[in-house]
Amino acid sequence: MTRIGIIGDQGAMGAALVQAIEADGHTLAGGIDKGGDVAKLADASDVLVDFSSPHGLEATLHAAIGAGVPIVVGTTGLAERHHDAIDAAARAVAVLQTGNTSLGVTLLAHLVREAASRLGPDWDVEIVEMHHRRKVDAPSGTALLLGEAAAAGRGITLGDHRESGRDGQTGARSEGAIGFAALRGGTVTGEHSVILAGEEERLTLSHSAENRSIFARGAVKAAQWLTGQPSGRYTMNDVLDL
Ligand SMILES: NC(=O)C1=CN([C@@H]2O[C@H](COP(=O)(O)OP(=O)(O)OC[C@H]3O[C@@H](n4cnc5c(N)ncnc54)[C@H](OP(=O)(O)O)[C@@H]3O)[C@@H](O)[C@H]2O)C=CC1
Ligand SMILES: O=C(O)C1=N[C@H](C(=O)O)C[C@H](O)C1
Repeated sequence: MTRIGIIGDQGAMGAALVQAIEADGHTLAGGIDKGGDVAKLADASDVLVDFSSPHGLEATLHAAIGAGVPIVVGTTGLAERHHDAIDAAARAVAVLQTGNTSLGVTLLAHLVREAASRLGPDWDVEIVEMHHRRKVDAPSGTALLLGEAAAAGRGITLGDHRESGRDGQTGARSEGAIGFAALRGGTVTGEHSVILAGEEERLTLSHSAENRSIFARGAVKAAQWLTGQPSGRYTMNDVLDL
């Protein structure tokens, strides 16, 4: 039985995680929200799972290192400095960071990489996502993960080819761009489509999340897997062996 500590336990994902931890026969070590004592939680846990906000991430990673416990980072909206902090933490403990812990999206990323690679640069890649009205970051972590997969298939860097938030006189589409469009509204759990648009044909690869339990189950599986791993930075590919 793994003792799992939740960062962001009062949130939507926090509630789904509590259920998934119990359903999988693990122990809830405790949970904190904004202002909670993350060092105390880390000391009481075998592994931490963070679905909160990027603002507290550095302090959370610091606590994980201090307690010597691994951590799953599911929080999205991460900036470069957060990824740098994750890389630094991964030198001391096992850290798994992903924009989506579901099995379906992890497999979708493989399909996107393969499609982008085989179809080649003449096929334009556009990624469309929709989420509930409360979501605070865009593009979603999943959309960025899928964009990274397309870029890897093309042998390019997403950072150099990312095009988001088109509005007004944008000019023609940049050659080789990977485009992002984010829709927000209602209670949508998470919809992602990767459109590969070629001459007179289009291929669309999509994933629909019906509820948050898919993310929670994946996160709990990742947390359990992570407790046996040496320090390093991991992804869901490592957990699911895809
Ligand atoms: N990787 C994945 O598979 C998935 C990732 N996510 C990501 O997880 C995150 C949370 O999503 P969701 O549960 O829907 O969001 P919610 O807003 O419902 O929950 C977030 C919770 O975290 C709390 N919180 C904010 N800052 C901190 C902090 N510094 N320390 C501890 N707790 C904090 C919030 O408290 P307060 O309300 O007081 O601010 C809130 O209770 C988002 O970044 C989302 O994109 C979501 C689903 C799947
Ligand atoms: O905020 C959410 O709700 C979700 N966030 C993740 C993301 O940014 O991709 C995963 C999922 O789509 C739900």
